[in-house]
Amino acid sequence: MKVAILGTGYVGLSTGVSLSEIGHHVCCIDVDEGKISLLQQGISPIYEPGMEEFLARNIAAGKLRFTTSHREGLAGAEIVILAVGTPQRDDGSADLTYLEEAAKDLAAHLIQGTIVVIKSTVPVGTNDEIRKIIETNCHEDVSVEMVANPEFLRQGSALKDTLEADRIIIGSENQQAASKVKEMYSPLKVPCMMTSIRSAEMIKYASNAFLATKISFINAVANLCEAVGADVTDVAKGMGMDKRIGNHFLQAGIGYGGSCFPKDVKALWHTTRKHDVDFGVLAETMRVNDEQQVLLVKKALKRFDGHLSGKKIALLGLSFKPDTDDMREAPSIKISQELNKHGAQVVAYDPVATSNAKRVIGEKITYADNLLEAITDADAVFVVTEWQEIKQLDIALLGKVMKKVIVFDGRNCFDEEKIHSCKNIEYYPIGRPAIIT
Ligand SMILES: NC(=O)c1ccc[n+]([C@@H]2O[C@H](COP(=O)([O-])OP(=O)(O)OC[C@H]3O[C@@H](n4cnc5c(N)ncnc54)[C@H](O)[C@@H]3O)[C@@H](O)[C@H]2O)c1
Ligand SMILES: O=c1ccn([C@@H]2O[C@H](COP(=O)(O)OP(=O)(O)O[C@H]3O[C@H](CO)[C@@H](O)[C@H](O)[C@H]3O)[C@@H](O)[C@H]2O)c(=O)[nH]1
Repeated sequence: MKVAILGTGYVGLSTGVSLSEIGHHVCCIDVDEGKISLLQQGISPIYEPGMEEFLARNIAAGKLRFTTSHREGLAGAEIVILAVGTPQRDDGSADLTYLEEAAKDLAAHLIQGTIVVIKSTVPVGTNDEIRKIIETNCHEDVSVEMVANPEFLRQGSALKDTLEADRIIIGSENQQAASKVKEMYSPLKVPCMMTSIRSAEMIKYASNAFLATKISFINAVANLCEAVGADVTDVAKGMGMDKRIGNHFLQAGIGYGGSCFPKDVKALWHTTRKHDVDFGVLAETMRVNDEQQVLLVKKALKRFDGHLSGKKIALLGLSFKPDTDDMREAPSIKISQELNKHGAQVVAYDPVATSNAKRVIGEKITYADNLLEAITDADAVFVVTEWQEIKQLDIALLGKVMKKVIVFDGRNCFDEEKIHSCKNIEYYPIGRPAIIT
């Protein structure tokens, strides 16, 4: 099939690569000339393990192309996928400006029979609104068939998640259009669920909000574990052994971040307000998360008797999770701000996100070139992102380069047995008893 994709962010790019990998002819279109120029050379503008090998293979096979020209990219496409960003407005609602622009861009080139698929995360009712925009702007002989097809990939494992998805949701009121989209995905051998457009739009928000709530729930349990002397990792393991609960997304830490959970929970909350539906659980999910993001600072303030002024704090990890350079809503942003407020001297290290972090956090903190530089002479270490390199940090090394080894582990990523075997360590994990040797 000939497929065109508008947007080459995580979703557009992963979808484009995956669809070409299974034999379709894909053209990805973006308004960002810099991104397209890199992609045409096989260079991925995002950090995603494995992406460049997939790009090289499919570009060389002539199945994957990139362009800034909507006319060129849309020519002959049987299916057009919209995968542009839907960021958050100040009031928490989803900003659909990019999607509306993309709809106008494609309307001018639409021919009869083309199926328009919205893969971006959009509030219920958006497919109907976009259909109207396209119909207003396309040739009068052309009718539009919409399919809502939300995406569930995670950054850092985007390609695996698209190629080996748990499910594909296909929402349409038009049987033929839905079947064609199902056929496009058929080589993946992933279960497809056919539903209405509105239910498909809702499935995406409900899924993200549920996962975010699961994280806030376990974080609240973690805080209670600290108060009563239980260990949240054992509690989560014991809970997860019940198949009805499941063992995923029960890792306590410093809250969820990223380009999706924070904005999508807020957007769903906004929808509940708009329709006057009581959904207090969402408000609590967001409140717990806000508190959790500054938990390490609170713990450090307690340990240093309320004084962090002049203390050197090593922030290990800056991206919102490992295997991505994405800094959107990363807990490191709030942690840096709080530490700055208390006069601490922050030195941060991240294996790949430093240049993005400089743009987001700025020069209020210092950026180390390597782990050793960050921890040397530090008064305390904050583990913020559980990169492999950080998880493998030799605890004994800390004793050699730090004034006194004080670690606040926001991701519970160090082996407690090893910590017990070292002398003069103060180790403060999340939801587990502190270890002081
Ligand atoms: N990032 C994720 O992990 C993820 C996962 C599932 C769903 N989503 C959702 O998918 C959507 C896209 O997310 P993303 O992270 O890939 O976005 P992104 O912001 O990283 O990328 C969007 C791209 O669209 C391009 N664009 C904007 N207007 C355009 C136009 N008129 N024509 C062509 N290109 C245009 C931008 O230049 C940009 O490169 C969002 O709705 C998001 O919520 C994201
Ligand atoms: O047990 C857990 C699991 C995750 N997190 C945090 O939650 C955030 C999000 O993690 P993850 O879900 O792995 O990353 P995303 O790439 O943001 O993916 C989410 O958001 C995407 C965009 O909508 C969806 O497509 C995915 O299904 C959904 O998992 C990160 O800050 C993680 O550190 C935890 O604190 N504890």
